[in-house]
Amino acid sequence: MGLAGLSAGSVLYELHASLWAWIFLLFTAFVWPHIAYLHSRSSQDTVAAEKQNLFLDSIFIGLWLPLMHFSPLPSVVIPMITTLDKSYTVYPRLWLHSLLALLGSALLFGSVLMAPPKFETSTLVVLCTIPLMFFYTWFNSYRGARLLSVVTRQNWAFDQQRRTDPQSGLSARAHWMECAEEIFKRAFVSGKPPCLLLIDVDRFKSINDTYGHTVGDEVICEVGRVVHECVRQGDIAGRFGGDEFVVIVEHAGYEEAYDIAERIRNDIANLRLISAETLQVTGSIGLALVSDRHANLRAWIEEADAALYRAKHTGRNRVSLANDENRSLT
Ligand SMILES: Nc1nc2c(ncn2[C@@H]2O[C@H](COP(=O)(O)OP(=O)(O)OP(=O)(O)O)[C@@H](O)[C@H]2O)c(=O)[nH]1
Repeated sequence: MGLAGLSAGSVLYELHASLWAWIFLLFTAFVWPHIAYLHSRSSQDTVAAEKQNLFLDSIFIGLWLPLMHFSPLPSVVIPMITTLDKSYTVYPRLWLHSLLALLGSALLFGSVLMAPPKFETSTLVVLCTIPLMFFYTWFNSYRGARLLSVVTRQNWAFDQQRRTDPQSGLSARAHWMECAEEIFKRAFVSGKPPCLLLIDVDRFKSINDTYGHTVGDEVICEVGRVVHECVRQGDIAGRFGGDEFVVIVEHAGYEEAYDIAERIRNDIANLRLISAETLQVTGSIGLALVSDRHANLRAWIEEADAALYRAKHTGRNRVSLANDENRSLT
């Protein structure tokens, strides 16, 4: 339709609209991103600055709607994309504030421009909007999949951290307890009942006092390594806290568990530290086979602890068995 066919208001609008359209096109595409970037860079509080940028972004996008005569398809698609984008940020309810700002700026600017709404979408506009919808949907799926894989990896890393004692590399106490509870529950199901080894470094306090805490830490690492090397695959070895370590030997029987305990004791006694050549490390071990005397895991650990106590009080650097007169190995 030529200018002659339009009312004075429409002519004014068309002239304004095309002028504003060019101004906004250039501004939003080439100027605004740089302003937003500089704003964030120069701001002390970048998180707040980014929030302001995103909010302003919605206002600018709202200005586009009257310039498009509120054409239904882009007037729905563009605010929807803009709002969804804001909901993926760390700012709570920014999507809502942005949506309100976008609609407010669209209505305000529309009334200033006297933009007459046209509730129709031309084929050209539909064709131009389709790539936007396609790529946005594709990009969001891609972004979601990437985010999921990052979160999965991070969760796995956090879980590993929670499970592992950083100093010794063995299971951390809480994780070891979880595993031990499971083993205790099925202790009487399998043929050979599991054995518990409680290992404590002898006179560790005096190692710390004489050689310093760094050497003490090194001893913890080395004892952790020894325990790890001596147990079989599937045995549950953990650090109980301080200089105390704990192992559950499953499906082995008393004799084999005792051999493992002796190997650990022997290898600890043979430890040599480059940083403290004169240091002689030894460890005492209490060993308890699970039995129906134990009402729970705690009772089982207490029996191993009592055996450890005896090992300490009968000269240290030895394996002591829990009280059980039926055992042949005492
Ligand atoms: N360097 C170091 N010291 C620790 C760590 N955790 C606990 N300790 C210290 O280890 C010492 C533990 O001493 P105890 O087990 O009570 O006693 P002990 O000297 O080993 O004597 P016995 O067990 O009777 O042979 C305490 O002084 C703790 O401060 C650690 O991660 N690093």
